[in-house]
Amino acid sequence: MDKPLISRHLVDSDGSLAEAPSEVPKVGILGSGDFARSLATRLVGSGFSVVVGSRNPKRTAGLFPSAARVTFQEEAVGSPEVIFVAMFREHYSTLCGLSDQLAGKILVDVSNPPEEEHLRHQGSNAEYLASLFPNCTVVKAFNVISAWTLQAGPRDGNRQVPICSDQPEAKRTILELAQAMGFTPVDVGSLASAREVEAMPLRLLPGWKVPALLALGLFVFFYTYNFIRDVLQPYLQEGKNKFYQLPVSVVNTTLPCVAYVLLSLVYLPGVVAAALQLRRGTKYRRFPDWLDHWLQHRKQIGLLSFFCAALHALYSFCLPLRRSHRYELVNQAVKQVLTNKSHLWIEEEVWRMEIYLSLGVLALGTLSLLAVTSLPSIANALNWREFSFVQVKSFCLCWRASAWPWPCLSRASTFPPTRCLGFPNLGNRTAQSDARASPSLAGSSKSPDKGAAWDELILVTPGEARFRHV
Ligand SMILES: NC(=O)C1=CN([C@@H]2O[C@H](COP(=O)(O)OP(=O)(O)OC[C@H]3O[C@@H](n4cnc5c(N)ncnc54)[C@H](OP(=O)(O)O)[C@@H]3O)[C@@H](O)[C@H]2O)C=CC1
Ligand SMILES: [Cu+2]
Repeated sequence: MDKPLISRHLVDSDGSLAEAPSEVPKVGILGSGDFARSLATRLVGSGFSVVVGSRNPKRTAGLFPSAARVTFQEEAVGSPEVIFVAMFREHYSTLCGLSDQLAGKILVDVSNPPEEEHLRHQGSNAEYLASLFPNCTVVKAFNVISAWTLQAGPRDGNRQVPICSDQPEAKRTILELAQAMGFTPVDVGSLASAREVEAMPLRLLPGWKVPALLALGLFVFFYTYNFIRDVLQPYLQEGKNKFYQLPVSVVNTTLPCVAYVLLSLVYLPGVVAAALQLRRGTKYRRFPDWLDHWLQHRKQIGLLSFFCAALHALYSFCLPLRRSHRYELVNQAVKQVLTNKSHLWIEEEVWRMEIYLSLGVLALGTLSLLAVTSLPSIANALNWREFSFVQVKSFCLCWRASAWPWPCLSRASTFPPTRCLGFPNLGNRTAQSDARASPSLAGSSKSPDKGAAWDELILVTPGEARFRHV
């Protein structure tokens, strides 16, 4: 471990590979499964010498790239300083016979526990491995990378590799190795973090669960409400059969209700936070947890609101395609002929629909702008002034377009939420999460940072924003 495993020129892959390495760095792999094979392929491709330790090298050798040497476990662990343990936790103890040969080496734990195992065990797999081999240094790494990504190269998948270990020197070696393989290593601290790192691949869209459930709950609620009002009530009171409206019309009436309520749930926590700050007389105190979580979910809630609005637009386009709509048109025409009317034109209705459609398109357009600029890759490309300009200005435009008092295309509803939509600021950083990340930034609205822009925006209620720019 005295000399660095990876020579400098491999790490600084700027094309200056003229200087040949004096010695090709050697890496060992225990196990010959899917992960081991992909890892060997990647390591060989990155200029490492690979030796694989298998219980049955004859059977598995043909599956590895020819540049990798496949041999018995005892032989494989002899010379490399870094050894990947590409096996499952339950087989770690079968390696105990190799303790003496492994002493002083770096063991890289790449394992991912299945969910039930992760819940069952108190500690992490990496800590378990460290307890079995007290004379080795264990580093947790690469578990978030799939065998497929390893083989295909980091271009097509996730690049970040969280790495943790109690030994800084060993950790640095693996950080350099990950970088040499084309990944972006992230130092996540000591081996105590391994449990968290092992939980990462188990997560499924963590920030979206509550907002998605919320949207679903709202959808069910408004769908039931619209069904009772538009379908059930006419059936019970007048015997009219309108059940054909269930798949399109009722859904289309429901979507803007959901979008509108979600939209207000994006604004509401900002207003509550502002009120709380005013009441406390300071912005240097933590918000309660529920409010902080709510503030942090604004982006997801906003994007779901945008999704509902976009679906509403699509459904609205489909309304005239329905067979029921064609029958209605024909029936109306026949009625007109029978009553001897030749020209039907209600000026007010015509104007109402023209303006409604135009504003609907405008609102959806500005809404899309907000949604797009809230995406991290695009938000990062904007400076602070551009970010707040787009977010505040398009929000105001959108709000004005959406709050125009024309009823929705789905006309049937008089419930306020069925008016067309506006959209909020979608930034997802909060004063508090900024304060956590960097205490010096806490509450500062002078700092040229998008978080600070958010600080200001928290205090802009929809009403304020509307009047300021009217
Ligand atoms: N596959 C993937 O995409 C990913 C896998 N991982 C992790 O990598 C590790 C290996 O996964 P993977 O390669 O998919 O699994 P496999 O089942 O394909 O391979 C496991 C390997 O363990 C070796 N082994 C050693 N001792 C035993 C034993 N007593 N019983 C059975 N096998 C033994 C075997 O090699 P041999 O017979 O040659 O000794 C076998 O090939 C796991 O911990 C997994 O969580 C992490 C991220 C992604
Ligand atoms: Cu509408």
